[in-house]
Amino acid sequence: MRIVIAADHNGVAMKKRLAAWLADRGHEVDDLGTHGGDVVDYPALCASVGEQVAGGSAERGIVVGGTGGGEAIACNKIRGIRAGLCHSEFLAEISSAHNRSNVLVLGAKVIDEEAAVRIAEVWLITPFKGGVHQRRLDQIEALERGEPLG
Ligand SMILES: O=C(CO)[C@H](O)[C@H](O)COP(=O)(O)O
Repeated sequence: MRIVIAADHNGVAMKKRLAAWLADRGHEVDDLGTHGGDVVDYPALCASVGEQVAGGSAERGIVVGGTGGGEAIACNKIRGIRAGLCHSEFLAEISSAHNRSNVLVLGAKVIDEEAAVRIAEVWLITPFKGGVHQRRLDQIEALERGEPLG
């Protein structure tokens, strides 16, 4: 799977760990940065990840911030992106099974690197359940298009 990954200054080490783990698992990883310790603003990184995923050049995206809250908000501004902020394996499972999230957001100030790897694994292997959840995703897409819900 082609996976695009990014982090702000808070998530550089966690991003590096995740990128290495993903590559070991045979994924093609595109690391959009940031790479150093300089303070950066995360919205542009989130937009780059979101645009690649929404545009189809990457299948999934992962973004690491301090808490990840702002990153999730920013990613979800990109049409077609369903970003889930997941700080447990349970949240990752539901994010894939119910929300079909295509971007995983993590907070390096909230969880450690080993937890991040376990969460990413659950997120990647859990299939979307469809059914009632697809109906709800269709409703979210209608909201994205500015259509009123019945
Ligand atoms: O997680 C985040 C947003 O939700 C950011 O990483 C965080 O806000 C950056 O803050 P600072 O510049 O103080 O490190």
